[in-house]
Amino acid sequence: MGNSCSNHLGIPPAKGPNAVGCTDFMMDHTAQGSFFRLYYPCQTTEKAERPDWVPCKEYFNGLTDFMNINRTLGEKIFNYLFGSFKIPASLDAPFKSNVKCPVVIFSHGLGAFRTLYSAICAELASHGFIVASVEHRDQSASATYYFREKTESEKANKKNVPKTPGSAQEDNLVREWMYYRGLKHGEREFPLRNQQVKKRADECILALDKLIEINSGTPVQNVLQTQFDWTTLENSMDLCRIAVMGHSFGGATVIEALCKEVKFKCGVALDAWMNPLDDEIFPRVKQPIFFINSEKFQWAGNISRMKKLDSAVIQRKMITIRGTVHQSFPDFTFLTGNWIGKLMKLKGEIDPELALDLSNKATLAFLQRHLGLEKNFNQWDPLIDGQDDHLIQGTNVTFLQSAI
Ligand SMILES: CCN(CC)CCN(C[C@]12C[C@](c3ccc(C(F)(F)F)cc3)(C1)C2)C(=O)Cn1c(SCc2ccc(F)cc2)nc(=O)c2c1C=CC2
Repeated sequence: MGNSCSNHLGIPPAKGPNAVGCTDFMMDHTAQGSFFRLYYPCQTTEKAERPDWVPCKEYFNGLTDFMNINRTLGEKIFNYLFGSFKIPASLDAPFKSNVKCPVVIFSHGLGAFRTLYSAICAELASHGFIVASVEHRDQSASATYYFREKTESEKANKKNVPKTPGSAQEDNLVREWMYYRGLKHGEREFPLRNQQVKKRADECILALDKLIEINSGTPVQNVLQTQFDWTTLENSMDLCRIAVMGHSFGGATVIEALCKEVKFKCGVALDAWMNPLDDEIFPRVKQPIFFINSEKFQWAGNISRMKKLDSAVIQRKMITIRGTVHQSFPDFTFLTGNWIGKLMKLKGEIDPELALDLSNKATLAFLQRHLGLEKNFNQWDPLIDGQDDHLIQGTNVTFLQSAI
C-alpha cells in the first residue's frame, strides 16, 4: 500500500464553473508599494503549472519566528510537512471571462501572508470573481519582501553567472526581507495594532486603486517577472461590485477599509479580531458586514465589539460554524492528517472541507445580495441566517450579565 496519507492531503480544488488562474503583482520595489497575489477565472489549459503554496523558504523562516520555534528545526519541519504543496490554480494562465468580474480584496491574518488563503480565494475566482490577496508590509506578516538596488560591491563581486531567464529587471536588485514584528517587552499592544490596521486598510485601498488602473488599460509596471499579460485585464472588472474580506487581523482590516473607502460595497470578516480597532470608527461604517466566526476563537469582549456595529438600517449578519477553530479558514487546515491537525489546533471537530464550503457559500450568497450579482448564489441565502445543522445564527459565546 503506497503512502496513502500523503496523497489525500492538499488544498481542495475550487468548486465553481471557472478554471482558476493565479499570478503575482508588485507595483514597485519599495515596502510602500502594493504587493498581492491575484486569483482570476482563466482559460482551461492543462499544461499550466501549479504555483508553489509557499513561494520561498524565507516564508517558513518567518513562520518559525512567529511561532516562537527554533529556526533551523522549524524550517526543516515546515519544509518537510508543507514544502511540496501546490495551489489549486494555474500559474499565469490566460485570463478568461466574457463578463465583467466583481472584485474582492483579501487581507491575511497576523503572522500569515498572501498565499495562505488560496482555498477561499480560488473558490471565489472559480465563481467569476477577481481576487487580490494582499501581502501586508506592516510587519504583521510572518515574512514579506521588496527590493533594493545592489551596492557597488554586490554588483562587483557578482561573478558573471549566466542570467536566469526573466530575472533581467531584478538583476541589479536584491530582495530585502521584512519579518514579523512581535510585541517588545512591556510594549502595549493596542498602539501597534491600531497603527498596523490603518496601514493594512491603506494597502487594501492601494491594491484596489492598482486594479482600477489595470482595468482602465493604463500600462502598469509589475516589478516581478511573471508570464502573465496584465493588458488582458483591461475592462474586465465591474467597478460597482467591489468587496473587502479578511481573516482575524484581516477581519479588523475589513472594518477599517470599509470606513475609509466607499468603493467597498460590503465586507466579509472571517473570525475577526476586533482589538486593533478604535470604537469611534464604528458609527462611520455604512456598508453591510458579514461576520463568519469559528466556534472556538471568539470571546465575549470580541463579540460585543462586533455587536456595536449592529444596525437597524444597514445589514449586519453573524454566523458561527460549529466545530471550527481559528485555523479552519487558512489553508493549513487541509494540510495535515487528522490527529496532527487537531493537536496543532489547525482542525476542529468538523470536516475542514465542509466547514470552508459552508463559509464560502454563505460568503457568495452575501456578496450576491450586497453587490447585486445576477448569479445563483442566492440559493445559499439560508446560510446567511445560520440555517444549517452545522451553523449557529449569531454566536455561541455566552454573555455573563455583568459583562454586557
Ligand atoms: C505563539 C504565537 N502567537 C503569536 C502572537 C500566537 C499565534 N497564533 C495562533 C496560531 C497561528 C498558529 C499556527 C499557524 C501555522 C501552523 C502550522 F504549523 F501549520 F504552520 C501552526 C499553528 C499559531 C495558530 C495567532 O496569532 C492566531 N491569530 C492569527 S493566526 C493567522 C495565521 C498565521 C500563520 C499561518 F500560517 C496561518 C494563519 N491571526 C490573527 O490575525 C490573530 C491571531 C490571534 C489574534 C489575532
